[in-house]
Amino acid sequence: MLLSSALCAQLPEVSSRSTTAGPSGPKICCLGAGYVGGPTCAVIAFKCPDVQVTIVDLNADRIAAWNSDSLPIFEPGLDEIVKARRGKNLFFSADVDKGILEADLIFVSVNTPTKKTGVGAGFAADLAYVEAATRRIARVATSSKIVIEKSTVPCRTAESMRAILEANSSGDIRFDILSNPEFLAEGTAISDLMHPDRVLIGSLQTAEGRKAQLALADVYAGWVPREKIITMGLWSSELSKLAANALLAQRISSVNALSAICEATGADVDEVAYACGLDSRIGPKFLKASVGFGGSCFQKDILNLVYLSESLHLPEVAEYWRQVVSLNEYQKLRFSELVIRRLFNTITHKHIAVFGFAFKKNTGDTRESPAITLVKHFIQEQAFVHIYDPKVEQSQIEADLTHPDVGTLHQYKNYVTIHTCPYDASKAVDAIVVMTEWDEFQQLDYQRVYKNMNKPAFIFDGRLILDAKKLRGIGFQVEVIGRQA
Ligand SMILES: NC(=O)C1=CN([C@@H]2O[C@H](COP(=O)(O)OP(=O)(O)OC[C@H]3O[C@@H](n4cnc5c(N)ncnc54)[C@H](O)[C@@H]3O)[C@@H](O)[C@H]2O)C=CC1
Ligand SMILES: O=C(O)[C@H]1O[C@H](OP(=O)(O)OP(=O)(O)OC[C@H]2O[C@@H](n3ccc(=O)[nH]c3=O)[C@H](O)[C@@H]2O)[C@H](O)[C@@H](O)[C@@H]1O
Repeated sequence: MLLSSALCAQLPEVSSRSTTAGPSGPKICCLGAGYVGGPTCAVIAFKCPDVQVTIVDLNADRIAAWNSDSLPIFEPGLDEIVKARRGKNLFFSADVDKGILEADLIFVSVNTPTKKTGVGAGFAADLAYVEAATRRIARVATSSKIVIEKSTVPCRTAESMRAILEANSSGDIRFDILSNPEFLAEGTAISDLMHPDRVLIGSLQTAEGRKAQLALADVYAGWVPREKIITMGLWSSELSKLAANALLAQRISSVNALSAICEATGADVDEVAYACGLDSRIGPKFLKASVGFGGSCFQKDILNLVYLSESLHLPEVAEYWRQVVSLNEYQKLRFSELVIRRLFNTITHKHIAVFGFAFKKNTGDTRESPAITLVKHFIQEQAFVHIYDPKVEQSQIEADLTHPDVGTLHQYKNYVTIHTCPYDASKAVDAIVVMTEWDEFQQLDYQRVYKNMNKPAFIFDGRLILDAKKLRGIGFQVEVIGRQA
């Protein structure tokens, strides 16, 4: 994948600032080499050649992939950034303790999934990884550290981290805790990190807290204008992250709710979103109706907010946010029922091509992808499903569809075929269902696709990316979210 011209323009400039003498600025360690820790710290290393950045992880295979030619995550522009700085001031290591020992600033960027069992199961964030990482810092550190909460966490998590660190610190070692939530979106992570709308740094409002805040702000100031680096209290910073994701997801559920009204009335959801988005108070972004939002965070973070509201005895508030997730489930179900209804009320033993398995374009990530839910429904109806996605590995699709919540290996083998070409995937199928808005789906030769499909040939556009008029001209039966057939 090539860097966009805007990103490319920055490569020589930064490289020329690098010195052969080695970094002389602060040392950073990041616990967690995932979708956030990897790109975020790679960009810090890229933009601040004086800072030594070491990204560590308990998962040695993931670290090996970061050190190889084939990075463990796909993100436009990431390859070039990593390859420009790796071995110079950017290091990936499975030696977590060494990373902690050497660092001045430590990012905690570990996973915070929804709890599966115990108190708060299904809603609360599982903070076991954050706590384990914090305890490890406390155990290993022999000098003072600034510990930065990068993971998305419930409000007041920093207080627990501080309690653990302080209880385990000795002598003159001190730990300062900062909250520095990440707002990058997958697929655009590098450009989001290069040009953030804002960088948020929360701290205790003490002299030491402000000093730590400034030390981190100085790192970001390597490329982010100072006026975009916002400082505030710890709890506001933690809550702002959950709030931002909840507000974004709420917009999608709102437009998806409108899409159902559009289908019933003859209005067109794209036109309605366009008209509303022109109001400067509403704005045009994040108003694209879809088959439902996916990704590892929206649902998890809203459920986290629901749990927080319930814990605070605010049931009406909890119910308000819960509705955003319920509507999303409804939208996914509505779409899969539409497919069944239009295919003459049965898809048993019919062949259906699923175009796209990632939760959005330009990523290979499938976490909470609506495609998983849809394929699960199709398998339950005993349809034969042919999946094509340009970036998701076959092993990932298999893992997602054989997860105990979704299906068995037996069902997977009987009903699912993975293809490496969209034309093969759509050969002799009754319907195509577009689940991810990959650009290439707009450029396919649909005459060729149509010729090879069973007739009548259906296309269900869950992303509103195809030219429905043109497809109808070819002979397809076309169904689009938020529009009447
Ligand atoms: N994925 C995204 O786009 C965004 C995620 N976030 C938040 O960032 C956090 C991390 O998310 P992802 O990077 O997507 O997760 P991830 O699952 O891709 O990566 C987390 C990594 O942390 C490692 N890890 C766990 N415990 C560790 C420990 N004690 N020491 C060292 N490594 C450890 C795991 O092995 C894993 O590789 C989550 O809280 C998430 O909500 C925030 C903004 C965007
Ligand atoms: O905390 C996080 O993990 C991140 O969550 C989202 O980022 P991400 O999930 O990577 O991707 P988005 O672009 O937000 O898309 C999320 C889902 O909503 C869907 N979506 C998005 C926008 C839209 O208008 N309509 C719509 O259906 C996407 O297709 C996708 O399934 C937020 O946009 C980031 O700011 C945040 O940092």
